[in-house]
Amino acid sequence: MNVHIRCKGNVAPSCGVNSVELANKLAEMGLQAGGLSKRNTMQVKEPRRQSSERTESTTTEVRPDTPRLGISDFTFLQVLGKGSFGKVMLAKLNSKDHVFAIKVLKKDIILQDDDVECTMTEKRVLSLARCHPYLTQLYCCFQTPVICEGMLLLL
Ligand SMILES: Nc1ncnc2c1ncn2[C@@H]1O[C@H](COP(=O)(O)OP(=O)(O)OP(=O)(O)O)[C@@H](O)[C@H]1O
Repeated sequence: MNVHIRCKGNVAPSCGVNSVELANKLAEMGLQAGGLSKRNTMQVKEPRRQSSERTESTTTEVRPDTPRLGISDFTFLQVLGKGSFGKVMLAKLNSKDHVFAIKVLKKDIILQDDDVECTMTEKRVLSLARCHPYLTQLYCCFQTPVICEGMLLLL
């Protein structure tokens, strides 16, 4: 279960899921809780590290022609919404006419709330969610040394 530390006390341990029913359904599908059968295994590429001091970015789909993106590659246009750790901003990629939603997470707030693991889990889930009908696609992540971590999401 992936919830903010401070919300844990308000959420049922199973998150409302009937674990017996879930185990039965998984068994019907040839799956086991905690693991996926071979036919459903997804391959996750390890993010590449960048030596740049300015920003560090990781793209979910690593292609040789994929440019490294950082905060200076975008023009921030407006706030789309606010979450527990920061804002989601509408931003335009300067080199193209594409706009994205960028989730800007404040590192100090994440550390203060002890939510690093929860944040990294959200990132991993979204990077696996390419073409999922109900989840936004994560294109890339980057961070600045001090200010923020940005998650580039499909708008
Ligand atoms: N891809 C997106 N496109 C447009 N607006 C978005 C997008 N992602 C988030 N938003 C807006 O930003 C708000 C905050 O999103 P965010 O993911 O930070 O927080 P949350 O999921 O609501 O809560 P939490 O911070 O607890 O995860 C959302 O409620 C929504 O209004």
